Amino acid sequence: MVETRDLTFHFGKRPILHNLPLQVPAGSIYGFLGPNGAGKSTTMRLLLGLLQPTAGSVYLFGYELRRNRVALLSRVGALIENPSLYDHLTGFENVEATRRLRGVPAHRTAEVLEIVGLTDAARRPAREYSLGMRQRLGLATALLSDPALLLLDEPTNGLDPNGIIDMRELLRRLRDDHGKTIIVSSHLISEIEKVATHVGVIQQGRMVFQGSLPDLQRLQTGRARLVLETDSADTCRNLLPRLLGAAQIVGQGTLWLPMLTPAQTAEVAAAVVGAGQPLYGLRLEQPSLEETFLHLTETALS
Ligand SMILES: Nc1ncnc2c1ncn2[C@@H]1O[C@H](COP(=O)(O)OP(=O)(O)OP(=O)(O)O)[C@@H](O)[C@H]1O
Repeated sequence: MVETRDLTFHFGKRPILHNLPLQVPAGSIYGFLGPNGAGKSTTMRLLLGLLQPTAGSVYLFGYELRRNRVALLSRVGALIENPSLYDHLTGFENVEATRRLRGVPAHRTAEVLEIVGLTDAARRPAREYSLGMRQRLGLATALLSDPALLLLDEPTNGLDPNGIIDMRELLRRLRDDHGKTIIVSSHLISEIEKVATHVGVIQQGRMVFQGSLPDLQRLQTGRARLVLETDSADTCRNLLPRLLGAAQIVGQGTLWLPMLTPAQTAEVAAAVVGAGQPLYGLRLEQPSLEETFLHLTETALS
């Protein structure tokens, strides 16, 4: 649905994006993740033709954006910053104003307000809307022409937990009930992991991970470790160089070992006790998705 080939962008002489290979399958919710300043907004602007690539190209629906700009962008809806609303107008009037400008059929206004869950609030002035409602109103406007693809840049930024949940539910419905493909950026994996089907992680303008959510979870499982608690991690490791030589000391009495088979785990337990050292605990620990994400972005930095 969206593909970029060697997408590169410089602001003046400053390189911002390096050979970005975005692959967004049709029907996916693609979580586009990266810390602040990684280049997410710049990528979104390139996908929308608001910036021109320094090198490389953008393909939407299988066609190159540069050659088919108007036709392709007519099938894309976007929310790339806080929506600019007329505060003195109602929610309905705000959507209606854009609908007329774009020449979209009149029945769409009520439909898009219904989709984003603002039917009941539609007669209230926008100045009374919470930030979450304002975002949803912006999204309603983006949905007017029934685009197949939605680009949402940090739509949950600044929202309270309820607002985040509402937005997540809305994204899920847009995909499941309305068949949209959605690219949604965030700097927090926790806001994305419950809803994304695919994930791309960028760091300093480079893609450091791209794949399905299960791919990311497998990466997380691969980083599972065995945590051994004793009195002196140092002594234990010195006494058992064959078994614990590769272990990482992470505290006075704590060692991390790579994942072992059950038989190897039992061998470690017996050896520690056999060497006269106390064994307070031996447990498997799975790093959180958050930790895996941080690891990805930190690895890319070093
Ligand atoms: N108009 C501009 N002129 C020069 N540099 C810019 C401009 N806009 C953004 N940048 C730089 O480009 C880099 C990427 O910015 P971008 O806004 O794409 O990141 P981001 O991942 O969206 O982060 P954030 O979540 O903070 O918006 C940053 O280093 C930023 O300073």
